[in-house]
Amino acid sequence: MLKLLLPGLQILRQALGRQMRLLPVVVVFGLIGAVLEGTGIGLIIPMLSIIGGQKDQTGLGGFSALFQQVGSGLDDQQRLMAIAACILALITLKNILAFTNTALTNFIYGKAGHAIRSALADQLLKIGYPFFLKESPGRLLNIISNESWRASDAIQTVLGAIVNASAAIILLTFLLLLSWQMTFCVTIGLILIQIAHAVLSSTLRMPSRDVTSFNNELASRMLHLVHAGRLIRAFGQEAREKAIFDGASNAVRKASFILQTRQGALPPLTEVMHSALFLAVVVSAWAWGVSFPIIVAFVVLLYRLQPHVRALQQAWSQVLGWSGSLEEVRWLLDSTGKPRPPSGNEPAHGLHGEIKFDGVSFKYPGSASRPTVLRSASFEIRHGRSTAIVGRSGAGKTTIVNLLCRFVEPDEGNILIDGSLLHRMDPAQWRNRIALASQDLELVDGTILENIAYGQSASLAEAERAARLAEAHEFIEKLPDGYETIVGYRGASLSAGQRQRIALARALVRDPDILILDEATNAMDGLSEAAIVETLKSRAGRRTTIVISHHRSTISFCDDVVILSGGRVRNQTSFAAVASLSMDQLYEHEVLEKH
Ligand SMILES: Nc1ncnc2c1ncn2[C@@H]1O[C@H](COP(=O)(O)OP(=O)(O)OP(=O)(O)O)[C@@H](O)[C@H]1O
Repeated sequence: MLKLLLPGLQILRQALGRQMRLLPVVVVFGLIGAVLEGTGIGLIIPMLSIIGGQKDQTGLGGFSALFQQVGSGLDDQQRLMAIAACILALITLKNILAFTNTALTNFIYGKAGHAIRSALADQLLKIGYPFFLKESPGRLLNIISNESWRASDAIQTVLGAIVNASAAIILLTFLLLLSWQMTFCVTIGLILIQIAHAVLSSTLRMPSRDVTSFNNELASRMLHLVHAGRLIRAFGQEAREKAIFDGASNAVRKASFILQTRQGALPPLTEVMHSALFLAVVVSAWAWGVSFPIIVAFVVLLYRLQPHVRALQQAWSQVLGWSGSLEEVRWLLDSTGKPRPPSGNEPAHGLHGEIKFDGVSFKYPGSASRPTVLRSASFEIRHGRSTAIVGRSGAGKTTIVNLLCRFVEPDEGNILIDGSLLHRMDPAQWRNRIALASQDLELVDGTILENIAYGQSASLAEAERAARLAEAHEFIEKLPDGYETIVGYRGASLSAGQRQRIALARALVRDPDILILDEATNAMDGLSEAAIVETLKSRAGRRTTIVISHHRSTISFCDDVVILSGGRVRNQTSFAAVASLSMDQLYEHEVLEKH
């Protein structure tokens, strides 16, 4: 039984933490409720004896005789009334306990659901960035939005199963006390039914996994429809996309139908088996000459036991039906084999001398045949200067930024900050020294002010100052709500150039030691860009700037240039030495120089 509920219990333990101490309360309430129920049913024995005029108590021994003595000093009418009142009181008390248990399990269920979602969010925030480079966003979305709810439902089912198991144990004990022979037969029958149920339930695992995997695919298609709305319309792909989406949705429907049909077949089958057992016990009891009140009490107890046993079996098949969901949630929560976040506890004091890439090689995680993106790259970025990193598309420029921000770590070689190893530094402290404005860093769905002050406690005045430096203040002021304008999902209500200016203001408001601009101004008009270049020049000597761009004008203010080609650093020189060259000449220049 425990093995059956194991997936749910494991997640329950993980999700609940300190709330686990409430579980014994649920069990105790369940047990007391069942004792009350069993006692109430036991009181039927003297009740029926009075109604049937059986003053003679022969044949009733042990436990049954105990019930027969209830109110024995009273006359029949008073006794009948007293027993009826007792039964009603017991039923009332039992139902109060049942309600309390329902409230308690709902509370635990809510806490568990919240704890699972919170643990998933925590894991997504803590996990090493390379994880996001290889995992499908659709799968992750499906786990958070779909499977986590099923995992919470499984937990509720497990809680219900605990209550039902407690009740079943107590009711079986009452049965045992009434007649061990009949209880023996019932237990054998229940075990046989359970075996049949377990065999049938085991066929649920595969369809459950199918449902989960088709749900992952469907979530990916949903994400695609949301993100690629413009692309789909621009290329007239509505019909094709609709067909693909419908295919994914239909696959979920089919897999769910198979799972639900198999699950749905189990309760009727077990009901038939339970009824057969029930009737067999009644007929056998009559054949063994068991007294009428005991048969009635036994049958009522058995009748009350059935829903608990059936609920337990249903819990079994439900948890198995959710096994795919539980596996997905467990997979995401389990840190084994997943990229670890960057570590290190040496303080990051900022940059005073130079950043040195020393023989750095790097491949993105994925298949073994993935290409090497950086090969023994060695170069320096000096404090207080502006360094351009240039190279053809795919040369590895953004990868250098990823390494510098410790989103990924070198496979070989070292990055040194003023001679200290970057990978030993506290990553949070180090990132605090950096501000990144990149074409890939989206805006958050909030106001312009919230976007500029993101991660900072910047005042409106500070945000305005940064916006002026980023050439954004003028257009923001013209918006009806100014700095309070909502930018929409990923800044959808702004132009690409406006988004870039806000992203630049967000980086500048931190007044970072190291400012990294990765294609951060490529959507801006020439005048805005020229003004921003002037802003960046004013940081010279005080702060370090790294600029990645394919535009000659953007890197025109730089002091140094690092030229990349095919993942190798082919040249590092002062910008003055190559100032007369166009970008294409710059790329070719280094290749020619090498030959
Ligand atoms: N997440 C990733 N997984 C696998 N390979 C990647 C990933 N990101 C980049 N690459 C590969 O790494 C190489 C370098 O990419 P990178 O983004 O650093 O180039 P880049 O010089 O910045 O190019 P661009 O000028 O086009 O932005 C490319 O060949 C690219 O295909």
